[in-house]
Amino acid sequence: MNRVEPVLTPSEIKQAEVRAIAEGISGLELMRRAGRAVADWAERMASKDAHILVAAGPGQNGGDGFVVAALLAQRGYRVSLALLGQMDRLTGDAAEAAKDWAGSVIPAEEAPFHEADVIIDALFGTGLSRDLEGLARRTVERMDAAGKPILAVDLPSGLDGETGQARGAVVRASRTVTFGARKPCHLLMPGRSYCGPVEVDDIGIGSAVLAESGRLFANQPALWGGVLPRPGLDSHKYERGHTLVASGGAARTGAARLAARAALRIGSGLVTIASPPEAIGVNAAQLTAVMLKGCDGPEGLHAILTDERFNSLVLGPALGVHAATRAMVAVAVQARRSLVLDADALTSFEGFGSELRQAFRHGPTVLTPHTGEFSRLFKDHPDILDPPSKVERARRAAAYTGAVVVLKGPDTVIAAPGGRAAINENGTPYLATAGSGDTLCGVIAGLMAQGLPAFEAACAGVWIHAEAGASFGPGLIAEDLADLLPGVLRELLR
Ligand SMILES: NC(=O)C1=CN([C@@H]2O[C@H](COP(=O)(O)OP(=O)(O)OC[C@H]3O[C@@H](n4cnc5c(N)ncnc54)[C@H](O)[C@@H]3O)[C@@H](O)[C@H]2O)[C@@H](O)CC1
Ligand SMILES: Nc1ncnc2c1ncn2[C@@H]1O[C@H](COP(=O)(O)OP(=O)(O)O)[C@@H](O)[C@H]1O
Ligand SMILES: [K+]
Repeated sequence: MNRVEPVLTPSEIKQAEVRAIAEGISGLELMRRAGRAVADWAERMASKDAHILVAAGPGQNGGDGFVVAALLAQRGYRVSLALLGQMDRLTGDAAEAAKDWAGSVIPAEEAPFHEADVIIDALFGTGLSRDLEGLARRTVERMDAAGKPILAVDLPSGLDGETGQARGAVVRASRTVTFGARKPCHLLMPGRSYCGPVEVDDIGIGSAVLAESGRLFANQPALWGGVLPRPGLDSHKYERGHTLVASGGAARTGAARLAARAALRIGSGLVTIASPPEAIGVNAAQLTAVMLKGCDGPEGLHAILTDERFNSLVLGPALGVHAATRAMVAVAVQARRSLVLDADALTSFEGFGSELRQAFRHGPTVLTPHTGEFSRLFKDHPDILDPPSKVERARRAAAYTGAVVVLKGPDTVIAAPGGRAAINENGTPYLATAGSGDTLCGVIAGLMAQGLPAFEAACAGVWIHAEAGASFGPGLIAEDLADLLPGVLRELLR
């Protein structure tokens, strides 16, 4: 994909529809287009003699279901339709669309899910507003338990469109057809795991979608590929930046070397490890292109940073959880270099949450917590930890600290203090391996060393790191990652 892909929340997509309607298309026409898109996909899932069962809900998602049922019947399929709710309670475009359906309407409690070859799930879409209970919940559970291929209309019923969380029960779809743009639930976990492949049909609201977008994106090369560093013919190494990575003590040096090697591979012109005196021997024995400098705590770091050429720093991996680590962070912040803080540099601030308020607003800073580090860091901030949406949690943390926040996991969210955010989806569970996060720090810092702004560096770094991991797959260890970066870069820079 070479266009930036906006991701719209349920309320944003509603606004986009309103905008499209104001521009001249009727709501009913949008629903008919949505239904047609789903019917086209259903045809790819069903043989000509298939029995297709449409489960329609009480709102406009159900309206789409009526359109699908009528179209598939017209196209010669054996179609039945079960309705959760009453025909005479349907409203708006759904009430109109239901008139297209001439067949009988089965009450949801009698829906013959086991007899269907393909099920169209049109129970609930973006309008799900509370946990499923009673008949609604039982219907979702029965549909799911039937073990038939399910094509979800807009999103699998029971998923919260904004958060990707299941609300009581949720359908596991074989495929999902959504309209205008993907919603957060299609990318965030666990939602993504319920959707199957997600198809986006424009239904004629593309320009309205773009007008409503601007805050949340799928993390793809289109978002940052244009600013990826490309050395010029006459570039010299100092123009490509100098990354400094702080090492832990003699028994904890590996994390820094992983980050350093990744920074070098991603293109930082020079990379130096700042090592405690007692660990210099261990580090020296294992470094070649990466350089080494002695660094005794915060004072040592301060002294090194008098050399302005160190323009990007990694602090945290295996640095130790203590006051000296906090002091090193303070030195780095004062020095106003690009900064990536991870692991121990984050955990050292546990319980010092208020110190972090806008602490990083002066320079480009990226925080890369996994869920555990995030919870520890903001343990006294329910306003940051409590929102059910991972995007919102990351955004609030970014606004609070003034840093770009990379909230890691299978659905890593990158958020900037101003609210811009992206969700990553090209990873692999094989990245869940010791040292993988250290490598990510190095990639991001190495990109910032080459001049990328913090948000773009974080987004690009997360994607490239994930792509490298996915390209290797089973058996991946963190040592592999840096050497997989050139292959990913080569493709990106082609
Ligand atoms: N013209 C339109 O209105 C269009 C609507 N579209 C479809 O409309 C959907 C959104 O429609 P709605 O906003 O009506 O929302 P939904 O149809 O997703 O759900 C709302 C309905 O479900 C009920 N409900 C919500 N939570 C419930 C719960 N926990 N238990 C039981 N009932 C519950 C509500 O009372 C309401 O009747 C989209 O997902 C999309 O599929 C698309 O076809 C595009 C055009
Ligand atoms: N199931 C998963 N799918 C995709 N990526 C994952 C998964 N689990 C972890 N990752 C990624 O692996 C990396 C792990 O980082 P982290 O937890 O800091 O590991 P470590 O501290 O061992 O270096 C992060 O980039 C994270 O997004
Ligand atoms: K649905």
